[in-house]
Amino acid sequence: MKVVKFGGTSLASAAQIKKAVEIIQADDQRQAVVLSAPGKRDNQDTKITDLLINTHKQKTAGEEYLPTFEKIRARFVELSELLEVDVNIAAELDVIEQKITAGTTLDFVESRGEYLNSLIIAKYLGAEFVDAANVVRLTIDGRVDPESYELISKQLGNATGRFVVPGFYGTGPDGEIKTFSRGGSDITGAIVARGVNADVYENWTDVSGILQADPRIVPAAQSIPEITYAEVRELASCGASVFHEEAIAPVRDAKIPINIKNTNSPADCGTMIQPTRSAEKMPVVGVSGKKPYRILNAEKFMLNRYPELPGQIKEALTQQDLAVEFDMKGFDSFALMVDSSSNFDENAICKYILEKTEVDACSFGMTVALVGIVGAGLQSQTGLLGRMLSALDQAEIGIRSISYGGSQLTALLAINLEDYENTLKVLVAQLQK
Ligand SMILES: Nc1ncnc2c1ncn2[C@@H]1O[C@H](COP(=O)(O)OP(=O)(O)O)[C@@H](O)[C@H]1O
Ligand SMILES: N[C@@H](CC(=O)OP(=O)(O)O)C(=O)O
Repeated sequence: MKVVKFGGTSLASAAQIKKAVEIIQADDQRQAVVLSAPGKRDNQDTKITDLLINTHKQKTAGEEYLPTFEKIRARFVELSELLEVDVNIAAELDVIEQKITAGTTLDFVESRGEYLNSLIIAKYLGAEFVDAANVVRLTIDGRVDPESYELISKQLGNATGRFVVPGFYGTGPDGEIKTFSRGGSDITGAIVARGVNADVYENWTDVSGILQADPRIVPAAQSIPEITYAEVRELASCGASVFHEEAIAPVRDAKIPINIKNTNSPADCGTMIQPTRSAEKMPVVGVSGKKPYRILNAEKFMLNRYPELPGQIKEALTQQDLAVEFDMKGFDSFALMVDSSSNFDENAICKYILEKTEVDACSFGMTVALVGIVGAGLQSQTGLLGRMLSALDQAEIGIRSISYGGSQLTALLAINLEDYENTLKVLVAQLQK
């Protein structure tokens, strides 16, 4: 059996849905179908999931929320009409509206895009609709509960017909609807693939695989033909958003390959994600990045006598809702990269750290972007990283710090914020040489 997951980009309009359905019907093995909510039809458009989140936000803030809900209603009514399916979508939408008015949870509201889209498309396909609430379980902190694999295996492992499971949500420990983090339909696809022990997990999107870099920043980036689970994890955690970083674990353990494919160009091979690959021909697979980060410098005389100190500071930052990406240790000082995508009062944070930990001094330095160069051959091929760094040097891009991390698969660079895009372009040009 093959599991196929279609993302919101592939299901944004009736025309896109028809393309997805054609792909599903072209192969009888494409039996398990996992679907996202309709995404953006063009750059000006809003994803259904974002409209649902806004509706809930407006309702909670005591603002007018029905006009936003009407936009959602209009899109689903139009979809069901254009696809000519016999689903009482108006009644489904009325129930959701009543629940929103009664003050239901954000998780319930934001999950309804996947639910409604799957109801409509299952009908269009003539497939069974399987509510994710019955087969997908999440832990209290929104992660995969392995019980899901058994539920899916029991209920769907021997299915003979085609079935559709909405992505992104399941049931939490309290029996209520709970969602994964954004982009979480990739995780549902992986759980279903693991549960039915799929031959392959096909993940259909709007690009022909994982590219060497984000194509919105580096239009020249090419598709990566083969990549390992570990390399995808590294690329995703450094910022590549094409495949959710938590969607690897369920399939990796069962060694199920993932094929990232393009709904708009189905004949392209896309990217095959698998347990191993030969790194000789392509030592580095790609680059990805995140921004902005502030460098937090902390000092402690004889730091090696206080091994618990970096952990204590990370804990203090977490208490203040700040995420730490990575750290670098010196002899009497160390630095942490702190996510600064939302504003914070740096003096108050430093004061808090000085109170809660034993550091001698603490201050915030410059704002940087982090760029990961990822590949299994990065460290084994002599001179490779040196050539990439020297290309950056020639482009007058200064490197603020560099670290290999623990995995040996990634070199993580901190660079000036304004050099971010150029850095990705220069590195991809090097990969293509
Ligand atoms: N390294 C990368 N390779 C491919 N796509 C990437 C990469 N980094 C970012 N992207 C972006 O990810 C988008 C696909 O992800 P997403 O919008 O979540 O798709 P879907 O709705 O199909 O799940 C692409 O259109 C592309 O702009
Ligand atoms: N619709 C949800 C879940 C998801 O996975 O969507 P997509 O497959 O379009 O990234 C979101 O927008 O986060």
